[in-house]
Amino acid sequence: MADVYVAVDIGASSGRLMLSKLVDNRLVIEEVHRFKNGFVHYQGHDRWNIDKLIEEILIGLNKIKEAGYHSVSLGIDTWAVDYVLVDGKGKKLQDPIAYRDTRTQGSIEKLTSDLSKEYIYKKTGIQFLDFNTLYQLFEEDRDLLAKTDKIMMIPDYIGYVLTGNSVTEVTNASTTQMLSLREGLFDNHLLEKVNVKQSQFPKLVEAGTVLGDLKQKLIKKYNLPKTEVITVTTHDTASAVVGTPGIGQRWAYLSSGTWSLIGTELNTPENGTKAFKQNYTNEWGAYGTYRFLKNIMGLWIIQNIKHNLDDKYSFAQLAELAKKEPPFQQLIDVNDERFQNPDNMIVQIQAYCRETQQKVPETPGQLAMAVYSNLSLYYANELAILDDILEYHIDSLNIVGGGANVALMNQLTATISGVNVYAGPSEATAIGNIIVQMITKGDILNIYLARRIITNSFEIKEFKPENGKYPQVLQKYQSFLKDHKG
Ligand SMILES: Nc1ncnc2c1ncn2[C@@H]1O[C@H](COP(=O)(O)OP(=O)(O)O)[C@@H](O)[C@H]1O
Ligand SMILES: C[C@H](O)[C@H](O)[C@@H](O)C(=O)COP(=O)(O)O
Ligand SMILES: [Mg+2]
Repeated sequence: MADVYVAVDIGASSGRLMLSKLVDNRLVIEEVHRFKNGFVHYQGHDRWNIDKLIEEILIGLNKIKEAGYHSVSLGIDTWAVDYVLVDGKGKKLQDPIAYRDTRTQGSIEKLTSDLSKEYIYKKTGIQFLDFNTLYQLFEEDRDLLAKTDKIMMIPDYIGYVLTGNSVTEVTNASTTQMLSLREGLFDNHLLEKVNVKQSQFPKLVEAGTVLGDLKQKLIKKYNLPKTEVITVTTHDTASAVVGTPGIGQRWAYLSSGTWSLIGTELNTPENGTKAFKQNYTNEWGAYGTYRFLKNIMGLWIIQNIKHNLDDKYSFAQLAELAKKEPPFQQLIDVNDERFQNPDNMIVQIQAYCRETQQKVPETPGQLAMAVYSNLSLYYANELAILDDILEYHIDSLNIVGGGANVALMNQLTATISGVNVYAGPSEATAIGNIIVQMITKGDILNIYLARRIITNSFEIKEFKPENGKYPQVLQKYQSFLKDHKG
């Protein structure tokens, strides 16, 4: 029986260790350690310093031991698609390349020149993003692949370093766009396409599987608590969905962090023609569910603007400055690939507005409001698309992640979409990670009861549509997108 549960949640911009326990059937959560994350360009590619991330985890675990906890349960979740190549001695062959690296630009067209997108989508149900693992392996250094004993997804690799045991957890495995919906295995045809063998992946496991104990040598060297590692929903977005309160009859979620992931939870995949044409994905979720969602560029854009302004403003200050500006002064396709990894985001946004003969945002407040208001338009448009694909009306949107703190964006989204927005918890990813551990250990019976506990444990703000405000702006945006799809 663990004294306490610990979630390691590492997103693209930040990582954190959250400590949690159940007290009178409420979830109490405390941030123990937070650290920055981000890729750096070296040895020819944008890469993640994964050794540093593991060191941060050990620092966080030491803090937990110093706080008097001697036995913990631990779960690890991170961003998707990226992987570590490991040799026969269990050593990584290189620091992992980041999904925003330019090596996969144009790879979808190359790989699908003799393998149709329809075939791949029917098999996997996964959205076409050029950084999916399938295209990364297609472009991978052949010599390195030849030396590779195991291909480990990022969170699985971290679990391997901590315990010596390796698995491939299915929620993250599905983001590779190589996992067959029907067989529940990596599709042999797709593996052949990228010269990889089934045996090069550790065995596939469901979320909620016990991985093993933290290595004794690490416990001794860093003065750590006795730790049992559980393989949770290791794709952070899958954990975020578990940690979503799920308020509403037919609810959708928006995991609002570096990425915005908008969608709903299905019990069977939806990989029909409409979903294919709208590039919706069926990433695997917890407990046999599917995360029917779409990736939207998200607060990555704000993160870059903040950086371009030499980090003079906090995120909260940028949101405050935005509130002083009118919304919808310009229309921007936030998913235009020019925003995926530009040298300077402000320059890119201003160039976009000039090229589309629109008002150019100049001040930090104007830039932030341009992003927030166009994100809210994009979300509202996607909710309408979801209604059309699923053939029922989504009546509420649960916004979780750091973006849940942006009240003006929550309100604009409610008003433009016409659905109630429920914002919070901002740490839903870590909460979902913890929930899967607690269900595995029998402390919580199932996800339905867990979501009731979440609703009763955290502040969730409601934003109702302001009817009649900004009439026709969504329709204007929808025709703008048709004319300017980037
Ligand atoms: N108080 C705040 N006010 C405005 N924005 C915020 C606030 N807190 C977090 N954010 C937004 O949330 C984002 C981080 O969300 P988070 O879910 O932690 O991202 P990730 O998991 O991708 O690292 C930041 O980039 C920022 O835009
Ligand atoms: C590339 C994936 O779509 C990406 O990993 C996304 O699912 C994700 O990780 C979102 O998490 P953030 O916390 O980084 O926004
Ligand atoms: Mg996150």
